Amino acid sequence: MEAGRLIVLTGPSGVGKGTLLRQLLKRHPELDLSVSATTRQPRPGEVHGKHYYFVTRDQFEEMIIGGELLEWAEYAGNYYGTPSLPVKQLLDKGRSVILEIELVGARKINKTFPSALRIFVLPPSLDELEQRIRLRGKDSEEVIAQRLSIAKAEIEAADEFDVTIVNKDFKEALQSLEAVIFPS
Ligand SMILES: Nc1ncnc2c1ncn2[C@@H]1O[C@H](COP(=O)(O)OP(=O)(O)OP(=O)(O)O)[C@@H](O)[C@H]1O
Ligand SMILES: Nc1nc2c(ncn2[C@@H]2O[C@H](COP(=O)(O)O)[C@@H](O)[C@H]2O)c(=O)[nH]1
Repeated sequence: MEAGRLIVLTGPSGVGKGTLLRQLLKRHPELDLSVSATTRQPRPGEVHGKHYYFVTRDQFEEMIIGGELLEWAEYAGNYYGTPSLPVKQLLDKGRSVILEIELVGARKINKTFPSALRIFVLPPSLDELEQRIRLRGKDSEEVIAQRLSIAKAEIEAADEFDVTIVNKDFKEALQSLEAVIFPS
């Protein structure tokens, strides 16, 4: 059986990656989304094992030492990483797997999985990005400032990726994402 495809979706926090992916997965149940591990505190409504595996710093560091992560990064004061085993098992079964990850982790995947399809989602502007993070209403002022500062550097790296999609009009961005993953 042919191995499945690994797809990396990156872009600054608040650009709409998660919202785009939720819609994409509804339309394409043949795609799987990797569930990451993080040391961040759960937001209201987030479920362990569905949105993330919420772990302590000690547990995360054990995962690093044990070689259990395909990639990991420290982002805005917390660890985030992709557990290897489920991704490898799905790819071996011929499934396509999407990683929704930040820039440092995405760069690691560029090196370890050069055949991965790498997509960068851009905001229409930094002002719009800030508005989206604020309207989402999940982050403190301190966290918003941190995320916006990281976003500026991330956006500069967009050219490193195979495809860039500007998420201005949501429907259009979703169509572009679909067209990139399922070219006709
Ligand atoms: N095209 C769009 N126009 C306006 N608002 C949007 C658009 N796309 C997404 N949003 C809104 O922007 C907010 C942030 O989106 P989302 O949480 O999906 O971002 P994200 O990139 O996954 O962030 P993070 O990386 O922090 O998880 C949400 O409230 C979402 O509804
Ligand atoms: N390198 C990785 N980055 C990840 C992973 N899972 C999520 N993320 C990214 O972290 C930021 C912040 O996420 P949030 O849920 O706290 O808003 C965002 O850019 C995610 O895409 C991962 O496994 N590895």
